[in-house]
Amino acid sequence: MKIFSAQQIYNADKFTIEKQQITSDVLMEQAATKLFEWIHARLRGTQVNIKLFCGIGNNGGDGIALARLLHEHGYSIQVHVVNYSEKRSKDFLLNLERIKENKIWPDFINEDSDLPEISPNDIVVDAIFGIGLNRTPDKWVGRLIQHINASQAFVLAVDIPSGLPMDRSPWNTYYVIEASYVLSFQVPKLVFFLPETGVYVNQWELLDIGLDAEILEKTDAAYELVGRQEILPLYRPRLKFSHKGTYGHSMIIGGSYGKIGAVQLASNACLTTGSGLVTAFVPKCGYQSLQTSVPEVMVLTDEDERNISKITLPFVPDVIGIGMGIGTEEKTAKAFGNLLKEMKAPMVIDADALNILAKNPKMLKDIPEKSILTPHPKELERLIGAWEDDFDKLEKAKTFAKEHEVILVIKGAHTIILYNGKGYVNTTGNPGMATAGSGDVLTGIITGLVAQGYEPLYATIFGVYLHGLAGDIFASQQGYEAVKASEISTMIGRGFMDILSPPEVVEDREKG
Ligand SMILES: NC(=O)C1=CN([C@@H]2O[C@H](COP(=O)(O)OP(=O)(O)OC[C@H]3O[C@@H](n4cnc5c(N)ncnc54)[C@H](OP(=O)(O)O)[C@@H]3O)[C@@H](O)[C@H]2O)[C@@H](O)CC1
Ligand SMILES: Nc1ncnc2c1ncn2[C@@H]1O[C@H](COP(=O)(O)OP(=O)(O)O)[C@@H](O)[C@H]1O
Ligand SMILES: [K+]
Repeated sequence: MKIFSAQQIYNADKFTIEKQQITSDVLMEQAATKLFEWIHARLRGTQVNIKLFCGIGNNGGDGIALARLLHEHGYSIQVHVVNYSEKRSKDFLLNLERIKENKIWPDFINEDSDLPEISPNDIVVDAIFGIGLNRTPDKWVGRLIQHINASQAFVLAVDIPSGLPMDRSPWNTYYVIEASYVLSFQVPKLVFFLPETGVYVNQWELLDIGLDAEILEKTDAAYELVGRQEILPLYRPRLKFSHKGTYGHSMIIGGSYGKIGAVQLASNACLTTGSGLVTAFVPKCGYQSLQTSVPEVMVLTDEDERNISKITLPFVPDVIGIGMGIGTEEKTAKAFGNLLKEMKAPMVIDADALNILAKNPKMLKDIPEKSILTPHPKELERLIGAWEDDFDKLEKAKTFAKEHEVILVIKGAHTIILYNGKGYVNTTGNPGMATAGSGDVLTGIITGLVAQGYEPLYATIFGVYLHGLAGDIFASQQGYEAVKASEISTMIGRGFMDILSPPEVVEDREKG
């Protein structure tokens, strides 16, 4: 599903109005009706105080129109207009007139007003700012936002939590609504998925307000949200008359004394993802444990006992996954550098292999085109340098990926894949996966998909989704704390089955 910028949303809005020959307030009424239906379906007339805080723009207009619909259906409401500017929007004013006609008298909050009391049992509707926020809220508006956050009431944000800008991190982190639930119009917003801004969005859901399908279709978005719908078409079925050679020979290179488990995790995940053959290349000290723990894996060893020092390949693998537990010894860096020069096919590069690249930037030019780099935030920083905020990070990372013609995977709660100027935002995974070795499993999964013939970008998008899904399935059975990297691998098969199962039995991923 496409993630639009604010400008693209305004364009879609305008296009819809022109094509469908409607006025803008009709769109606002559609939005308010969807908000009302969502609330009404859950409250079913329950008498609870609903306090609507409405700005003076179109987000405020949505809130005012919602207030009218709630009032018409017998709900107990109070409307507070947050009077932060003289420049009231046309549709805000229209809806303000309409509620007055319905004998609803809003309370106007100005700079010097006392703030209204909010009980923890109230429902707060946050319609102060929408996607039009373009500067820091005034101090007194910030105080109101803090007052709402401190109330412990359920806060339902309209479109986006007020105080969150669409294209940067907030100016003041205290001046942002901490939403219990966000009902967002038509398209997901990138800020919902970034670590600095996603924290204001507890749960979110999209409401279809009827923006025209044609404009949604023809707009090129810089980011795409990846759910099951995007994943299913990428799946490559296993063929009846196939054999192990059909599904590729993967090589997993890594490990050092005390860190052979990382190779075990990656190799095992690679096999479980369906790679036809897997050979691991480790220092001598890893031979026995690897042969015992994963019998399906073939093992080659370095001449060095404790570290990788010279990588000699007796055959040309279809794909190499490298870096887990490998360390950054000089001899290892040299061996990796030589391998980069030798290999033409894309590689999956992880962990210390990324740290070696960061220390030896000259090696970057030797990375085979369309290789997949899987840094966690610290490794990313070593590669691309420090960033100012999440948006700056994405821009720097995009530039890096383009310059070196690689697929860059920024791992996190919502892993983002960057390639050729475009971003793919993953929707699976959970905090249980913040545990040692889960990245090694991801490397194994992606390597296994490339081995089977998935095009590198698709292998990455599919692999990141499958990895998170496997973690979600395990966590749903055993809880977050019990997730271990090896347990994620045990659920890879269930993950495939979930992707392939009919849509009605899988979770709706247009919510988060
Ligand atoms: N297509 C859709 O999805 C539809 C969207 N709809 C709704 O419209 C919402 C967007 O509405 P919006 O453009 O009127 O902007 P909104 O966020 O209400 O802000 C109001 C104005 O405040 C100003 N301003 C900015 N920052 C400020 C600050 N710190 N302190 C003070 N003032 C500040 C700034 O104006 P400026 O002063 O810069 O000229 C801004 O324009 C959207 O989120 C959704 O809820 C639906 O109605 C129907 C279809
Ligand atoms: N809070 C979280 N929510 C979802 N996924 C997470 C979370 N924390 C970590 N992960 C996932 O777990 C993996 C961790 O990788 P990494 O940090 O490289 O671990 P390791 O180096 O221990 O193998 C990544 O795929 C990341 O996306
Ligand atoms: K809002």
